[in-house]
Amino acid sequence: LQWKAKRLPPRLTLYTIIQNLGAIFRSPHKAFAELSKTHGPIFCLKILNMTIVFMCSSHLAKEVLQKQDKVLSDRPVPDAARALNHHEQSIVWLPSTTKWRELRKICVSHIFSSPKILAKIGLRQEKLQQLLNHVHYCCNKSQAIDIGQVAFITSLNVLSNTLFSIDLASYDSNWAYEFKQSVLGISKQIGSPNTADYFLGLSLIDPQGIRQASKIYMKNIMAVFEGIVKQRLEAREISEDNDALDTLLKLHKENNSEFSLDDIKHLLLDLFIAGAETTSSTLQWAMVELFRNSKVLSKVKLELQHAIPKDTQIQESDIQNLPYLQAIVKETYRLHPPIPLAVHEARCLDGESLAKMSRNKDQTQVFSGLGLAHLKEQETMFSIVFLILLFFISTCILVANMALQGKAKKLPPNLPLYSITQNIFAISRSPHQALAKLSKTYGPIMCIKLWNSTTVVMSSPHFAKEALQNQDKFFSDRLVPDLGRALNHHEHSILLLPASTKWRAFRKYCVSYMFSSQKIEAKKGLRQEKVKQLLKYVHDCCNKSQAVEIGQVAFTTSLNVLSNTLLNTDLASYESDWAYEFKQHILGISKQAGKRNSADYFWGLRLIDPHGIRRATKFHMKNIFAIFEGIVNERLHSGDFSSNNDVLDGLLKLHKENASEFSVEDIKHLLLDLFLAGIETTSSTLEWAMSEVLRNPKILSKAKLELQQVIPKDTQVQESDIQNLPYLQAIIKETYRLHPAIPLLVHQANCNVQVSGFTVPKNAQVIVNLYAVGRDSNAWPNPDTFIPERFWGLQIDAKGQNYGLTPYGAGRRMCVGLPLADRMLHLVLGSLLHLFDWKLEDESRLEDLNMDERCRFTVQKAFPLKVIPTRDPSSATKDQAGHLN
Ligand code: HEM
Repeated sequence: LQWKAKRLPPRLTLYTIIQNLGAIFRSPHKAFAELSKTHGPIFCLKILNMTIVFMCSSHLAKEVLQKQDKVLSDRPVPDAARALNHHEQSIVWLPSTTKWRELRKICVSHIFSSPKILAKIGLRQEKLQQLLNHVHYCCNKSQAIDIGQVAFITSLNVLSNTLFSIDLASYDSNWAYEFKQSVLGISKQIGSPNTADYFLGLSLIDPQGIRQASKIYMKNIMAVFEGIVKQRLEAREISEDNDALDTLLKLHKENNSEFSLDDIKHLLLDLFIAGAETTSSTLQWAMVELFRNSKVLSKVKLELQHAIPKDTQIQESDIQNLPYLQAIVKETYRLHPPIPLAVHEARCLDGESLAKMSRNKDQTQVFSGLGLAHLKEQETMFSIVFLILLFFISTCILVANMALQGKAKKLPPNLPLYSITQNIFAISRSPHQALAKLSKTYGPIMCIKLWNSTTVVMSSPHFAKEALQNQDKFFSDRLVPDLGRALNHHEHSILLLPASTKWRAFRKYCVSYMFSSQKIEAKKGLRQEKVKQLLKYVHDCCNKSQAVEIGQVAFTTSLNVLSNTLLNTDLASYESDWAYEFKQHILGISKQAGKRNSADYFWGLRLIDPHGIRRATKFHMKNIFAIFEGIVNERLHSGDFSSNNDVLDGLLKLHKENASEFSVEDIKHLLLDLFLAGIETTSSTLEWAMSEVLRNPKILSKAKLELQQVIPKDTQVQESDIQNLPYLQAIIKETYRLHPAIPLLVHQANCNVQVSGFTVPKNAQVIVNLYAVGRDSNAWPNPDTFIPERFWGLQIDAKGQNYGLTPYGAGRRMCVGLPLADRMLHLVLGSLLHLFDWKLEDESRLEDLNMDERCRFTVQKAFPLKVIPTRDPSSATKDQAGHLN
C-alpha cells in the first residue's frame, strides 16, 4: 500500500527485461541507454524485492550527484567486494559513515591534495619518459604496441610510486606480472554480472565463484602490500614524508585504534583498483578515436608542434596551452566514461533527512534492495521462508529465460542428417571439398548438429570476414582435437590454446621476436644458403637425369631453414638418411592429424582412444622432444644463450628471466608447433605451385620470360628480386587461392554470436572453409582455373586483408610464420623455374598431370610431383665454371 501511494518512475516490464537480457549482461550501460530512448530518462526496474532506478540525462545526473547527493551517496555492495570483508574497510563500498569520511579526508587532504600532486611532478615526467623510451624502442624495431597495456603499466607505476615509491610493472619483462593480473582480476570479478547480487540467498553459495576468485586476487595483492609495509616499519622511523605510505603510517602511529594497518592495506587496494584501469582505458579510447579520425589527429599534432619544441617531451605546465588536446580528453570522457554506470543507493524516500531516515529502517530496505543484516530479529523465520521462495522463483525465471532465449535464436540453416550420411565418405576423405559442395546447396553459412555438438561452416568471403575480422574476438578459441591432448600438448600449444594470456605471450614472442621484419631480414643469408644447397642437389639430379620429388626436397629445404632459424642446426639432408627420424616423426604427427577421429565427436570414446591416434601422436612427440631435450639441456648446461644467435637462445633467455611463466616444457611444445605448422604447409604449397605452372605451358613460358628479364642467366633468385617479379607473385597468389595448405580454419565461439542475422551458439565449432572461399564464383570468375593474370591491377595480397584470399587466416589467430613462408615460396619456385627445364619420368605430357588431393594436416598432392630437371648445354658449361657449385 505504501508502495502504491508513491509515484514511482515508469517501470520496465519483465517482458522487456527478458527480451534484452543478453544485451544487459553483455553491456548494461549500452542496453539501458537504448531502453531510455523508449522508456524516458528515468525508469525503474524491480527484481523481486529490489528496486533499481536508472537516470539517463544530465538533468537527472545533477539531481542525484548534487541536489540529492546527501541521501544518495551510499552504495549497494556487490558480493565480490565482500571478499576478505573488504566492504567494511573500503572507501569505495562503505556507506557515508564516519569511517568513510575519515578515509576520504585522508585521500583528499593527504594523498591527492594540490601540494602533494605538485610535489610529484618529477616522478610523473620520469614515468612518461620511460613510456616514451619503450615506444621509441618499439619504433626502432617496427614492433606493435598494445596501447591499453602500456598505458596500464604507466598508470600502475605512477600510482605505485606515488603511494610507496616502487615500480610495480615493467614494459619488457613479466616482472610483477602477478600483481598486475590480480588488479585486473578483481576489476573483472567486480564487473561480472553476479546472480548473488540480485538473489541474496545465493550469496551463501557464491554460485559463480566470483567472491572466491576475488578473494584469491585480493590475498595476492595484500601479500605484496604486507611485504612493503613490514619493510617500511622495520627499516626506518616514519618521520619523513616521502610518499603516501609514509603519511598513512604516520597517521596510523598517531591513532592506532582509528586507522589500523588493515585499513591502510584496504585503502591501497582500492586506489589501485579504482586508479589504474580507469586511466589506462580512457587513454586507450582517446588514442583509438584519434586513429580513426585523421582530421582530429592532424589538428592535435599541429597544436602540439606549435606549443612544444620538436622531439621534446610534453610537460604538465604545457597542458594549459593545449586547448585542443584538452578538448579531446573531454570528448573522450563524454563518449567513453571508464565507469559508465555510477551505482548509488538511496538512504530514504523522497530525500528525507538522514536522522529521520535512520529511524525508519523498513522504508530504507524497500528502496535500497535489502541487506540481510538489516532485518529485525523477529523477522528471521519469515526471511528464511522468503529466501526459499526467492530461490525457487529465480530458478523458474532462469529456466523460462533460457527457454525463451533458445526460441529467439535463429541458427544458420541446418544440414539435414540424410545429407550428412549420404556424403559421409566424401566428408571423411576430403572434408573441405565435400563441405564446399554442400555449401552450394545449403548456402554460405550452414550448421551441422551431431549429438550435442554444433558446427557452423562458413564458405564465402563475406562470412570469412565476419568470422576473422568483425566477430574475430568471439571466435578466437579452438576446440582441442583428441590427439592434441597427447602429453598435454594442448596446455602449452600456441596452435591449440584458447585466446588466453599464455597464448598471447607465445604469439607476442613469435610475432615480435621470431618473425619481425628485422629478424627475418637478418636471416636472409641463411635462406639463400639453404636454397643454394637445394639447387646443388637438383643440379646433380639434372646431370644424372634423375627425377626430383618436388614435395620431398621442398620439405627438406623448409625443415633446414626452420631448424637453423630455431636451433642453429640442420635437421634433414637431401641425399643421406641422416636425421631421417626427426622428419619421419613430424610427418607421423601430421598424418595422425589428418585422420578422422570418432573420439573428437563422441567424447566418451576418448577414454579408449579407439583408433590409437592419440597413442601414435604421443609416440612421435616423445621422440621429437627427446631431440629437443638434448639440444636444450646442452645449452642450459653451458649457460651460453647468445653465441648461437637463434630463436632457442631467445627462448632460453626468456625462461631464465621468468621460469614460472615460461618453462622448458613450454619451449619444447612451442618448437614442436612451429615445426608442425611451418614445414608441410610451405612444402605442399610449393609442390602445388610447381605442378600448376608445369601443366600450363603458357604460364610456364611467361614466368620464365619474366625471370630471364630480371635475373642474370644461371643465377639464383635473391629475395630482393621478388618485388620485381609480379608474375611470379601472381602465380603464388593463385596457388594460395586454389590450394590453401590448411583449407579449413577451425575456431570456437566463446559466447553466442550474431552473424548476419544468425546466431552462432556458444562453444560451437566454427569452420571457415578457405577452399570454398577461394573457389566462390561470386568473388572469382572461372574459379576452378589457374589464371595468375586475374591479379593484374588488383591490390590484393594474402596478408589477411582480402577475405577472398586468406591462406594464412586473418585476425587474432592468423599464421605467425607468413613472412618466412611467403619469402621461401617465391625464392624456391623462382629459382627452380629460372635455372631448370622440367620433364616427366615417363615422357608423358605435363599437361596431363594428375591433380588429385590427399588430406593430412595439410592438403597434399595424392600423386607426388616427380620430374626430371634438364638444362640447355650452354648452361651446363657455365655451371662447371662454378655458378651453382
Ligand atoms: C605456406 C605456408 C603456410 C601457410 C599456408 C600457413 C597457414 C596457416 C593457417 C591457415 C593458420 C591457421 C589460422 C587460423 O586458425 O585462423 C596458421 C596458423 C599458424 N601458423 Fe602457419 N602457415 C604457413 C607457414 C607457417 C610457418 C612457416 C610457421 C612458423 C614457422 C607457421 C606457424 C603458424 C602458427 C604458430 C600458427 C598458429 C597461430 C595461432 O593459433 O595463434 N606457419 N598457419
